[in-house]
Amino acid sequence: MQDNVDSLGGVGGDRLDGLIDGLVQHGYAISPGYFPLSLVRALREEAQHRDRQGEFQLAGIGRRQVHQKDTRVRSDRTCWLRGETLAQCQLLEGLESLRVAVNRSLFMGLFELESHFAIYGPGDYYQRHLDAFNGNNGRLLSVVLYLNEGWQSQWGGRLRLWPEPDAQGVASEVEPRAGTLVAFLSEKIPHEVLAATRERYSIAGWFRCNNTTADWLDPPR
Ligand SMILES: O=C(O)CCC(=O)C(=O)O
Ligand SMILES: [Fe+2]
Repeated sequence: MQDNVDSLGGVGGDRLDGLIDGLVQHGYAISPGYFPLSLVRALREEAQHRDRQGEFQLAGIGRRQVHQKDTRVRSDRTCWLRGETLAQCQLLEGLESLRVAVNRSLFMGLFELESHFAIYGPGDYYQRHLDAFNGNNGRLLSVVLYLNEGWQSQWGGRLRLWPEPDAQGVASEVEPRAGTLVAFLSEKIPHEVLAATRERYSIAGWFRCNNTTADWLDPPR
């Protein structure tokens, strides 16, 4: 299996343009080296530290619904980002630039970001799913940043992407290598996390629209 087969992102100042082109053409974009290794390393160390402190929880499915802990669908564990550390702030700043650029180019109306660290232990997976359907949770654009230095292909753990909701044929597979950022349309691109033989660290985030109205407050997590 090829690694990051259709890598759509560029480097340096072209990163954002490459990402936006990918979203327009395919509904997803894969950008290796999007964030510098020093930042990625700090984020992974933070995740490991928080995990040792017991801050991770078995991931739930669905937002503000009955919080199912259904290991048949996913078996990773997660910890929400709240901008508490310098590394988180630097990441959130980078993602804010992405939000502004995407809104400017694509008029997506991305309003706010919710994001968490995720750890998939050996054998953990997340079955094929969409991050949003019928606007159920306001998620418009999903982003995933991988934190795994020295990742080897044979360890598995790839993210598999399909081109549209009912598609049978896989569009792309991405190895979870440190610094790679994947972005995709939350309602359009089904995806799956394949099991790995090593611990797999990532940060997943979702840009949401503004769902707050006069009679319904809808804050981020
Ligand atoms: O870690 C990944 O590659 C994707 C995670 C994911 O699909 C999710 O958390 O919704
Ligand atoms: Fe997902």
